[in-house]
Amino acid sequence: NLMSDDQSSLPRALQDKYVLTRRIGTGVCGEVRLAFERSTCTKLAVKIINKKNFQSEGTATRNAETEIQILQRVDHPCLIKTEDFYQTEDSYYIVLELMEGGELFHRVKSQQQLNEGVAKLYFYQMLCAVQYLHRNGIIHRDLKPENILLSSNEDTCLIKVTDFNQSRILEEAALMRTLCGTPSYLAPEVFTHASTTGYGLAVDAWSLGVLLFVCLSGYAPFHESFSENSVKEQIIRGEFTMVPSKWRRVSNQAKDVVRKLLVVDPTQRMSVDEALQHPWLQDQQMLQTAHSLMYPEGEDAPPAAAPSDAPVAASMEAESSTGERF
Ligand SMILES: NC(=O)c1ccc2nc(-c3ccc(Oc4cccc(O)c4)cc3)[nH]c2c1
Repeated sequence: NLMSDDQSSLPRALQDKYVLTRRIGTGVCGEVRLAFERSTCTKLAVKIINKKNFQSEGTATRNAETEIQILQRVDHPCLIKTEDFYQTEDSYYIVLELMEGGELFHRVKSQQQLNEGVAKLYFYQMLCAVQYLHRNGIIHRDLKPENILLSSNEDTCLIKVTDFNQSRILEEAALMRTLCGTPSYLAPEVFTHASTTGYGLAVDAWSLGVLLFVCLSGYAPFHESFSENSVKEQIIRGEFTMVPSKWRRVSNQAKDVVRKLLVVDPTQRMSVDEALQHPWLQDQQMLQTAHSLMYPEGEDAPPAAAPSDAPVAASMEAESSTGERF
């Protein structure tokens, strides 16, 4: 545990400012611990990313650097915020706000399934967070219940998307477009390296479909016990089952959102922008609640979204060119 030699392996500056205690989350890249800031006694989360524990060291460092770059530059009420950052030669330490409600995964598990109004409130916030990322050319690529955090133990609460360790910045997707052009003049490494990218924004829309399915029904759409096909084959075929007993009380509009996101062909899949326009989400009471959670006291709420997708990215692009937050 931390009281043994681990504590001594922590950067001095980190130890001077924070006390790290128990592990509260684990990810593929490392762990998350509960921490207390010595001066204020406020609770925080510290994510520790080991640079070495990956099959190919280069990947770990590059992913972590991308994650840290993204964490320090995004600014949205439904995206986790960094408070501080340290590194040693073998680990990164990212100090993050503590989301007292824990991970969505445990909330859904403990409640069997969420009631539809709560699932809609959470799903709307996830869509806002991912729309912000997509407008800033970021693909999350690892949206799952463990990476959706809740601000409190109340049903009506703010949610935040976390874990950008698998995220990619869109210029790599532009590389994919390059690969669709005439290859005549492209160097061989463009082809070999490309295999690590091959993602578009639509992958996040699919994952949001799986997340909504799990929130509404309490079970995963693709699971080895549902078919003799492997989970991978079920996904490739878009073969999911809505068990009647679990979906009986779910509205047809909610089911329609799930069905339009869990579409195998990414060009036919509903986008995040389109999902935000879906009838199921045109629920004024939910929107009012969500906006009061996201923008308390109405501070810096964005102007009502113009129906035409205004070139938001351009303006943000300009801002970010000065290295400011997006
Ligand atoms: N993967 C990540 O990038 C990441 C980043 C930040 C994270 N914070 C938690 C987390 C937070 C609170 C939890 O319950 C608690 C724990 C202590 C007190 C409390 O009130 C609630 C459980 C997990 N999990 C995280 C994962």
